[in-house]
Amino acid sequence: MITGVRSPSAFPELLTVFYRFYSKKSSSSTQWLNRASKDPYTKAARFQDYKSRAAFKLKELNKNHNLFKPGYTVVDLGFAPGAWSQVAVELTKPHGRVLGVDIIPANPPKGASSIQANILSKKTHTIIRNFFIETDYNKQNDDDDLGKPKSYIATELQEPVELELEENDQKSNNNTHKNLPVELSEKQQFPVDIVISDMYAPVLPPERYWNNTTNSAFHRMANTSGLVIRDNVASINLCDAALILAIDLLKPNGAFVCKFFTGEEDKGLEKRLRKVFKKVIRDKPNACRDESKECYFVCFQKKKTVDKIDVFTNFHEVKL
Ligand SMILES: C[S@@+](CC[C@H](N)C(=O)[O-])C[C@H]1O[C@@H](n2cnc3c(N)ncnc32)[C@H](O)[C@@H]1O
Repeated sequence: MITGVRSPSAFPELLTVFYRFYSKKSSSSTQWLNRASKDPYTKAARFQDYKSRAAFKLKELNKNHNLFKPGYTVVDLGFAPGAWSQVAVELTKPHGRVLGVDIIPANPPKGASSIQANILSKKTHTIIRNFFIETDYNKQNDDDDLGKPKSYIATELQEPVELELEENDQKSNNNTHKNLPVELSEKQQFPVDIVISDMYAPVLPPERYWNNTTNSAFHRMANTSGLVIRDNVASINLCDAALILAIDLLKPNGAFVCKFFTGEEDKGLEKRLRKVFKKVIRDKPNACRDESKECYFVCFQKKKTVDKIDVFTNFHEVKL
């Protein structure tokens, strides 16, 4: 006898179970599904094989501000699921280099490398710098491995070490690779042409939905809280961490893009950005949802000398 096949009479029963399950879903998730199914950017992303509709935000920012050039080195912070990295790979061909960093596990898209790590940890900044030194070193030494995208998992992922501002921390890199040079050339110190950040603070799902698999980690975690103050402060903290990385790794004249959620704290961030870049513009691409508080700072022409301590003098100006 064949088991596992249900008699036809069982189907109405199954339909009832499905109906009950879906009718119990919160109206907000049903609204989200309805909205996503009608959204032209979601449809276009599916059609053009982008990992998400976010691809169109970066494409629009690039169209408005001419950010990318072939051969550029890009750091994409909060890259998962990978739409921005896909666009960055396209726009920096040939010879471009794209490194995605995210706190959640995700495979980098074709042509990009990735590191799973928390950008709020100083160790992550060192790992990112070492990634570039190492790949440059391999290039000089004709290592066959070069050019092949890689994925790393930072081991201290769960322990963010506070980003401290040391005057000379560019020199204290703690390079661990035995073959790497101790003294860095200027090109090695500032290897990046553009840092892009689409990060927002992940909110853990309620405990009953938690599971430890790596499947769909992005969909489990990437949500804003909906609380304006929390989202604004959390996003500004992430932008500041991205800005510290940009100060440390961006070439003079390099560019920086970061997502933030509008609110009280973004004026302070804008002031800090103006200390680092000659030109700072706010932009909200059409692909952002009208009702969303998300917005982007697009910054150009990193100044040649930047005093990090001065930039962050009012770092802790968060008022709650
Ligand atoms: C809106 S998603 C990015 C979407 C991406 N730009 C794309 O095109 O697919 C925001 C990402 O930021 C990541 N993120 C949030 N906080 C982070 C942190 N402290 N360090 C690294 N990544 C972080 C989240 O895990 C999430 O994947």
